Amino acid sequence: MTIAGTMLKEALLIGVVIYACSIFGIYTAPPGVLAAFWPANAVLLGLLVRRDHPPGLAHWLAAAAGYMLASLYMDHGWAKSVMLACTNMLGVAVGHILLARLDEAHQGLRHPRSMMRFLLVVVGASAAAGVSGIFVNPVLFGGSHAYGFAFWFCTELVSYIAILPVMLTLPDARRWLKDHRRRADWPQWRLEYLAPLAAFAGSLWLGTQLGGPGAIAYPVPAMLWCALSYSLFATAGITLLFSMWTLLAIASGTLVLGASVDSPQAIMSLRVGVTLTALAPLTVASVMVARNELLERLKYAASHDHLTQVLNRSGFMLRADGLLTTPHLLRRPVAVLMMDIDHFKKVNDSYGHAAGDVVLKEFAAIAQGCLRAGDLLGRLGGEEFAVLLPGCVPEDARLIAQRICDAVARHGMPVGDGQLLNCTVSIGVYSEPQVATPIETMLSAADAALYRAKEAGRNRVMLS
Ligand SMILES: Nc1nc2c(ncn2[C@@H]2O[C@H](COP(=O)(O)OP(=O)(O)OP(=O)(O)O)[C@@H](O)[C@H]2O)c(=O)[nH]1
Repeated sequence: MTIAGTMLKEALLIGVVIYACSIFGIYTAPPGVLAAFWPANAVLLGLLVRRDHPPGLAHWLAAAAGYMLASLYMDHGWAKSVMLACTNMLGVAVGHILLARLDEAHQGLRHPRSMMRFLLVVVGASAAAGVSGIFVNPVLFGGSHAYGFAFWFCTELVSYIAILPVMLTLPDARRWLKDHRRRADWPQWRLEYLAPLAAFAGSLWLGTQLGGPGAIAYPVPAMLWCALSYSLFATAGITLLFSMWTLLAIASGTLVLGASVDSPQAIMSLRVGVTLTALAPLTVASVMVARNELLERLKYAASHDHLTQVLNRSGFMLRADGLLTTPHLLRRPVAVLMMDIDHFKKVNDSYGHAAGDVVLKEFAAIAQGCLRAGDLLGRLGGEEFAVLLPGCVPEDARLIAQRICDAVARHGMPVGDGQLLNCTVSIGVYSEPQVATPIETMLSAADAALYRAKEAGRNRVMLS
């Protein structure tokens, strides 16, 4: 599809979504007053920020059309519809300017301080809508300027805090499916993973049974547990559920606070208070994401060779040990290869250490290209590499080793100044009909075969 076609499709989608959200908001409003829950602006801001490129005029026009059509459909008249649409768009535009200034990690709420920045953004966006409310409220609803600001500000703040985190952390569907299809632990999903969610539901129910002003905060510990256990997106969904449920349960009398919440000030204070409560679990979830990403990076750095990006010695040994004790591999054949680039010292001496590094990287890439997805390749040190071939019969192991040997000999290694150097590799192979020996012993046997390959003139495969 052309760029213009994609833009048009996106703009159309935005228009339809904003129309639907506006109709929903209008239907939840008591007659003659402004909607108390208005999801359209938070949804629009989320949609615009999640795009890869800044929104164009078509996106803004489509959103404006969505607001206008919904308002006209509800018989608001042209003047009122234009004023309301302008107020909505102003808040979203300010929110977009502020949110676009944050880096990607903060936009995705994946940094310990993200929620603080998020709060500043939504306060800014809500204040912009509030300023518009100062002018619009007396004209449309006959209320005061101050009430216009306060009402618009609070309504916007509540919906931004409740909805926007869900929009910002919504996983990319294609990437999510790819990750979860690959995940080895997917079938081991257990019932106890539901415990934090059950505690959350239980605490909501307990609140309805015990009542009183403190009942609002009963779900906080369960939400913190959810934040420590689930993804950021799931936590955002749970906090949205909490805000919606609490406000609806109070309005319908299911949750009895025991204090009168009937003045406009008290209602606004309650709505803002409930939504602000959700910031604590969201902050914990953001800290968890940052911590988990850091742990992943550290784990990768500790188990991989920084030059070739294949496993380092300890990473290889650990993964090999794990593989060799996997129940379904226990009765299957296994093979290991020990590989050593021939006369590598000469490469360093003749072309320099940097050229030697390039040869190591190229070699690792060639070897990796000759292996299957389940095989392990590691750099044990210097110019010495090892491969573990689970489920591989001796003849196949020899063929794979020969394939690597031939591929290396064929490949011209770029060693600078446009020069291509033909390197060779010697490989020792050790195989077992079924897993019986520890990885260290298998590597020693393959190493002995490698030594014989070097002795026999290099650039060859030798079986142990
Ligand atoms: N460029 C570069 N060289 C390295 C690295 N690690 C080890 N070396 C070099 O690798 C060379 C290994 O040389 P030797 O063990 O003597 O073996 P060789 O020259 O390959 O000879 P044979 O193995 O007998 O064919 C040494 O010169 C090390 O300095 C590295 O990370 N980068």
